[in-house]
Amino acid sequence: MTAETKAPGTGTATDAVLTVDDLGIDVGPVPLVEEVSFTIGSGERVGLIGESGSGKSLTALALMGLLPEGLRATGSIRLQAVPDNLLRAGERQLAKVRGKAVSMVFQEPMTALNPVMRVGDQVAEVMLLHRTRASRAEAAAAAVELLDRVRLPEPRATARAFPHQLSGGQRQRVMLAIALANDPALLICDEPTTALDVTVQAQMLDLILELAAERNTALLFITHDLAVVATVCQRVLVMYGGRVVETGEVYDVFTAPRHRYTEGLIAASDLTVVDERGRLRTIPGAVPSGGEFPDGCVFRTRCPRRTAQCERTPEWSGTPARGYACWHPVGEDR
Ligand SMILES: Nc1ncnc2c1ncn2[C@@H]1O[C@H](COP(=O)(O)OP(=O)(O)OP(=O)(O)O)[C@@H](O)[C@H]1O
Repeated sequence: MTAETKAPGTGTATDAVLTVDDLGIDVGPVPLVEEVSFTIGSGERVGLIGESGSGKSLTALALMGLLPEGLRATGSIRLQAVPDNLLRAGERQLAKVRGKAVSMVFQEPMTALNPVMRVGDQVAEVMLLHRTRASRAEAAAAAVELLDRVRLPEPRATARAFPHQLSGGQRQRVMLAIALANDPALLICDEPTTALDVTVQAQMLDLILELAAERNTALLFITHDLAVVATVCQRVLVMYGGRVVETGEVYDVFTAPRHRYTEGLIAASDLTVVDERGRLRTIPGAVPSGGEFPDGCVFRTRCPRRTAQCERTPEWSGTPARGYACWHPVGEDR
């Protein structure tokens, strides 16, 4: 099997920041991930969904060269900046890639942060490690700037804090600052908002979207939450039993899933999607009350664009737990 060479809405393989070709991961004779192939274009936002145990995290860890001991990976993983197959790279080469060409934000920042190091130093350290800042003083100043950029309050004081002195949402912002410290071409987010409460979750998603767009960072976004995929991603990969069973633009996959597993996933979610004519296609629960859908609009539980139109349709808020609803002409925000 070969990797996709061109996906809708993305560039060609030549501007792909990531090309995964026939990735397999096994433990002894047991395959855990099989025949996974995909590309991610520069600045593209791709969702990775699927039930627990379907192989999402292992795929992400393989991209970082962080597979647990005892697991074997086959196939190839290539990053734009590093033409060699990452699966064959040694630890020294991987250390140069991690945090520089590709970074990752995990679900639980407490386990990823060093508990006995001030958070400002942790941000500065990754800059010094990859020599994107020449001196310790320069890196420290850049770290405070970045903490400000991820909207941490009083960034100078926060830089001197230890992880346990921050809230869960604040720690996740620190993780994001560390992940973006060296402007990676690809940011992998593995359930980055699952442990956060709903309001903080929404702010974090906004921040990831904003900072990724600013830097043209490509995103691989792993989540159980289809509404999050609809908010964040342009394209989605659906994993089931260690394989990618479906891939396509988010709108196409959510409105017309081709694989039975995807169909079930959507039916079981409270995702709300409206087809080109404004008819509801997949809405178990979460039906907006009142108001007509204009032709060619997408109804979303959260809106990535926040145009004037979204603000004017608060009465369509069908899922208060997930924020507000809004609409856009189809295709406008893909
Ligand atoms: N270190 C390991 N050794 C053996 N099997 C493992 C190991 N890590 C994961 N697995 C198995 O590999 C499969 C895929 O796991 P993975 O963590 O990638 O799933 P996932 O889709 O990310 O699930 P979740 O959404 O719960 O995080 C599972 O069956 C899991 O039990």
